[in-house]
Amino acid sequence: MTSTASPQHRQPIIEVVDLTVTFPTPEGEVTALDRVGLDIEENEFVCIMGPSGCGKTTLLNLIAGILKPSRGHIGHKGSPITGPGPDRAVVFQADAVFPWMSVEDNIGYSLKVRGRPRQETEAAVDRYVSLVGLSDFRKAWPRQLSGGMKKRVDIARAYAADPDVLLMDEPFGALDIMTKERLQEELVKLWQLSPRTVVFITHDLEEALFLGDRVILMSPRPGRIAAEYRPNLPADRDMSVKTSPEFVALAKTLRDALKTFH
Ligand SMILES: Nc1ncnc2c1ncn2[C@@H]1O[C@H](COP(=O)(O)OP(=O)(O)OP(=O)(O)O)[C@@H](O)[C@H]1O
Repeated sequence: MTSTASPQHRQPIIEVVDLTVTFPTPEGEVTALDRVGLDIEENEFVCIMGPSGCGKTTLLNLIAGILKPSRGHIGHKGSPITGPGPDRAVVFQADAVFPWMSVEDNIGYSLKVRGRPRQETEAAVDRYVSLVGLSDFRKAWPRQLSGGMKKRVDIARAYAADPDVLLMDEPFGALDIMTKERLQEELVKLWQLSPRTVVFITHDLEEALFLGDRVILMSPRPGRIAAEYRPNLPADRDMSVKTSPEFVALAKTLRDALKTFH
């Protein structure tokens, strides 16, 4: 169940080499990430966990291109990441749904601003409104939606932009447990129907193990990669897998590893 390296024969879509990030603060320099190395393969679902302040969001922001490394290299498809781009979409914990736009206009927004043909935008909206189960709500306004439905709009909008990397920073962190687990199941299905490279940050170790092909555990600041786990769950999994002996054992391993940081 546990492994340490990606297969060598595949070209990573995201390549992180010896990456260090420091921030100047009034108290002196803070090292957020320290010589991090990581390869992410195309269409891999990678979850990143670790104690608060270990640099998870910093790493995501580097992949998004909104932050630059102090030292080291970060690349996407063989080229250095020098800024944000439509090939890498971000979903945050807070809803980014525009309240003045209907569900369908929210989902098609990024294609519209990029001047994509109307037919292409409509086809993407049709596909993703249906894949996230909001077909009956496509004309609805965000104020008519629950928190979980708004999150589905967020995810559909990120997907509709057709990025090859989806960056998710605790997207389900503010949802109640029932909604959260339903969205976890839906995200696994969506990812199988519409494969993408996903980098997903979470504080919830069961969420990480349920969703990820690979779960990366980072050490406390300065963040380094402490361990990697491959849950290897069945593709058609649902919440019941969380009570299987294999899952419970792996969750214990991860919980014990996290405890060593306290
Ligand atoms: N712009 C900044 N200026 C100074 N320090 C920063 C800045 N951004 C992040 N840091 C520091 O870098 C470290 C890593 O921050 P980051 O937000 O990446 O951690 P995190 O693992 O995502 O935390 P959390 O789980 O609490 O969201 C923290 O100690 C944070 O205070």
